[in-house]
Amino acid sequence: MYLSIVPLEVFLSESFPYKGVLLDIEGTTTPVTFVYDVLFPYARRAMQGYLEAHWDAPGFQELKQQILANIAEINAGAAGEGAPEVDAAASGEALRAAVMEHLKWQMSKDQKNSPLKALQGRMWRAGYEDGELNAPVYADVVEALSAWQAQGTPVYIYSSGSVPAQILLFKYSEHGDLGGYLSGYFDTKTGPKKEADSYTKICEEVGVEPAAMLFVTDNIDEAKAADRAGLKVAVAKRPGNAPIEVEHGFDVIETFGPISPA
Ligand SMILES: CSCCC(=O)C(=O)COP(=O)(O)O
Ligand SMILES: [Mg+2]
Repeated sequence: MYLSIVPLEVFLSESFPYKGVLLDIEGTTTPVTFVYDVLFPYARRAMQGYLEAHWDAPGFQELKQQILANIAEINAGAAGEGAPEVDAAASGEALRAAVMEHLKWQMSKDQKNSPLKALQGRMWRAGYEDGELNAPVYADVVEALSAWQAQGTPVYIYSSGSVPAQILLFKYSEHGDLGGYLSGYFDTKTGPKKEADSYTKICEEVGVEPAAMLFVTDNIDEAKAADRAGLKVAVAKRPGNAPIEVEHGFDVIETFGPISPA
């Protein structure tokens, strides 16, 4: 592994050559507490009503099959240790109830499975649109987004949350609609966040050389994967983030000040 470390003082200079910025959400642009103490409890409360209302709806059938297939895959492997059983031969209320218990179990393990994340995003939509949910984004992030836009540097999001959930979070932020600052969104449908190939795909899709893309995340395994793909990397250290207990050599930033052109 090579570390594409950019000395912090270079971040401070306006000559820092990045041509694009890729941002994680939880623990980076937004406090982890919003996801664990607000979004996840909201999804747990809303899940039974949402599944009852949509279980047989045409627009839910594709996602329902993805959820069922993902549950079967989880329960067939090591990730399913301790998971509730789901009898695929069951139907109606019995199957729906078993699926709900498994989805809540996945959330209790903070599993980032794409079907779960897609369902969460659908449930959160109602909360954002009726005003119950309002997403915190750090003020230093908003300042940096504005400066990057003024500088012509595109900013993209790469999060385990589904793309619709990402769009909603920045649209319904505590600072108002921040969507105008963002040029694109990527979720785990592009690929796992701990695999280098996912970052290669993102850079290819947006047309930014990996070495000219700055990725910021709170997760060291994501940082290492992006580094392996040749991106510039900074690790976000925000209140409430899990401590990083391994030596890594990446620059650590407590605000976006050091990476903002402002
Ligand atoms: C897009 S808001 C919901 C975020 C979420 O569900 C999640 O797991 C965030 O993970 P991240 O990759 O942004 O750290
Ligand atoms: Mg994160």
